[in-house]
Amino acid sequence: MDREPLEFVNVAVRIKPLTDSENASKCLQIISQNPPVLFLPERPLTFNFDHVYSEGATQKTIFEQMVKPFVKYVRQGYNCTVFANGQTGTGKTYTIGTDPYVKNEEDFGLIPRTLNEFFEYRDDDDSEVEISLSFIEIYNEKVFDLLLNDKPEDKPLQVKGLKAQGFCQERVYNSQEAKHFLKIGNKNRHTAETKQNAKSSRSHAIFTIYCNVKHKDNNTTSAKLNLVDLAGSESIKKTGNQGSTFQEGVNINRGLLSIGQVMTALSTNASHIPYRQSIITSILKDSLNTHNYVSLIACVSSLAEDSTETSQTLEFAQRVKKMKNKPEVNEVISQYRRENPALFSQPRTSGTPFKRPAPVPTPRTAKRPRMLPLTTIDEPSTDNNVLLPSQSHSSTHCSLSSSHVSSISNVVSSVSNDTTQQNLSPVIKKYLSAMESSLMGKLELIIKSTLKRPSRIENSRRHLEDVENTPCVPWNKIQNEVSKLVRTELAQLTTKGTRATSSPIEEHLSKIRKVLSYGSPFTEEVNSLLTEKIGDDSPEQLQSNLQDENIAFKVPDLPLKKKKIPKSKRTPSISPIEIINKKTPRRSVRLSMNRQRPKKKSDDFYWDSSSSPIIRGLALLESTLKNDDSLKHFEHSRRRSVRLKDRTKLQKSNINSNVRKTNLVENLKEPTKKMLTVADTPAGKRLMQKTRSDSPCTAHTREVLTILNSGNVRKLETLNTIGSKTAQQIVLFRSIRGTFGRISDLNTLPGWGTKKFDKFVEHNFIKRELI
Ligand SMILES: Nc1ncnc2c1ncn2[C@@H]1O[C@H](COP(=O)(O)OP(=O)(O)OP(=O)(O)O)[C@@H](O)[C@H]1O
Repeated sequence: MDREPLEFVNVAVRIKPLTDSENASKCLQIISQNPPVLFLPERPLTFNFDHVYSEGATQKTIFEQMVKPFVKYVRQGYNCTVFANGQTGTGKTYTIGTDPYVKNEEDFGLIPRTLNEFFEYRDDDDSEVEISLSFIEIYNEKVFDLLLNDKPEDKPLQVKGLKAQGFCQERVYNSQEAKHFLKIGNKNRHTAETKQNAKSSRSHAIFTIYCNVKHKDNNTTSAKLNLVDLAGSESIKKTGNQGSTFQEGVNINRGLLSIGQVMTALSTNASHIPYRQSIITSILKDSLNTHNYVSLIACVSSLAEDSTETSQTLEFAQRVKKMKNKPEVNEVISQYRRENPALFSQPRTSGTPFKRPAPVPTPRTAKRPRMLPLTTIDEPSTDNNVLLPSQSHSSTHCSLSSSHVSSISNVVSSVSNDTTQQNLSPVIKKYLSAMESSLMGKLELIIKSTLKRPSRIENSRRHLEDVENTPCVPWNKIQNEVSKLVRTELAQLTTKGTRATSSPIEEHLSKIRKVLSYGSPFTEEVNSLLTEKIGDDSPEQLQSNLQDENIAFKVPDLPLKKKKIPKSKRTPSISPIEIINKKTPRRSVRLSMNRQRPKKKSDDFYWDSSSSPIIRGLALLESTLKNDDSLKHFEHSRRRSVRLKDRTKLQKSNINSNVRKTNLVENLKEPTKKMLTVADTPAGKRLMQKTRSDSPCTAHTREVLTILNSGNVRKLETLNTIGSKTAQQIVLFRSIRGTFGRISDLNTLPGWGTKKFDKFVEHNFIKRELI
């Protein structure tokens, strides 16, 4: 039977079972099974992967879903790599199965199962197969051959260029023989007891199965399957390691950091991939690239106390998922080719006998909805391998019906995949996605706050218990709240309309409005979806409906679209964002912000029809930007510098000039920041509440400290004077030394003299008394 083809990049999360002694409070929930979406309530963040394996998942299931198809691909000539990464003690070694002394057959890890599969696999074409193995480890930035019988630690291997030299490659003829070598290698591995794992691997181990296949048509392919057990990331504060284990920890974290950087570069199609930063990345260069099949199993702990490490592992996994691989077959010179070299100096034609093996079936193409920013719990899982929402949390959450969630996520995902957006500049696209995040983020906050009220909880509980298919959240109330919010914010905007071009933010907004007024950036699919939700009233109808309202939207003078769209599919022909002052009603229509449409069904997802999401998004975003204290602070200083640099000249300059770009990007960062800031976490909210009573300067300083303590590399880079290297240094420093008590603790970073620190303070507008 043919197995389901794997995607080029497969990412799974495996949650380690808790032991009896461990505290049962959990930091992870599965909010959806299909697609698998994990939710980390503390952050709060959602993650979308190919598989999420709960505590009860078996080794067999993981092997079948994540590795078994690779055996076929390797025999066809594709390189494949399976990684396990994660915090120390979360089950990487157990999953990869480098330990051959496991007694229960069901506990056998991926390596022994893969070896069995290699020797049991039967091709249709009776090809000749030659299998050999190597087993190496990278310990303290040195490479050791684990298959040497004498003590390998005496003889680290030489690494020339990006390749380790002179390790054994043992030919094996059956799985028993192969497992014998696995035993030898495992015996030679560096392990040590730490606070978090009695037998912690202190190295990255790479078990490689090489497979040379001579196909019936005389072609020879040669490929390999790497099974990599990465050393566990560890917080030295938690492990309490000292002396040599401390140094090991530092090297482990450095190796993992460089793998993370390689993955980031690969997922962003960077021109330079930093393979040379550490030994592990240089050795895995031919596996960590976009020409291989890659499976990553991110092992995590669901313990609340491990939430920081868990979120780091999940973020890493998310980066890997963004890699866009195109596996290539490794063709070796076939017999025919060797015998007829002249033929191969000419371009290949269809009649040439040197053929590529049949392409591997294209992996699943179904679009997976993007991460949902909503705190939802879907129907209970029917799959035993998937973690069910913890009972302890279910009381504090209500669910939207899945139709609601999918409606929102459809809109969001369609918008993000919108092909017409490809015509917009990257900056505008970024703006649109920021706007979308802002809209969804705000909606999420409203939903959460709605759910927090006791009556709503009671209400939703009752719904949960009573009615299976009806929405558990009083959606109409949420809708009203959204509507109210939008109304007030738009009203504010209108009253401030006369000052619409006075700040750089507003300038950008008006530019974007102008771009968008040339046509909706949404696909037809989204347009029809929106039409379905909003209705397709003509502007005139809307105008007559909405005479009494104070907000006016300009109908663009330009035709919305060149392409003709069937009337049924058209969105209201109102420029979604051209908000003008009421006193200059140039072909304007007014929109009611509280116009209610009759509901067809009680459980229908129903947008407030007051305006298109883009209007609401922009309005929300704009008001978010206006209300953001820290932004005001930045804006103030920016304005000052703009004045100094001759503002009029700047305004006339091209939008692509560096200064404008910087301003724009800074502005654009803010809404994304809104989505991701710690301000959205429970701890962050408490902090923000406290902050609100502080002066803006204190609040700003706190915000900077929070970013320093919990921001990832990208987040840290939003601080002035912090580049990518420094950001990585801070992350590493934090994982070793813990968080910063005060901003002045930055002084203790290696290489940070007073001068650099002063520059940081000055450029981030931090008051000296507050550091
Ligand atoms: N899914 C699981 N089922 C049963 N036992 C598990 C599971 N995951 C881990 N364990 C057990 O937890 C312990 C730690 O696991 P393991 O050594 O594989 O962690 P690790 O992530 O490799 O740690 P390190 O990075 O420190 O080497 C082992 O005793 C292992 O048997």
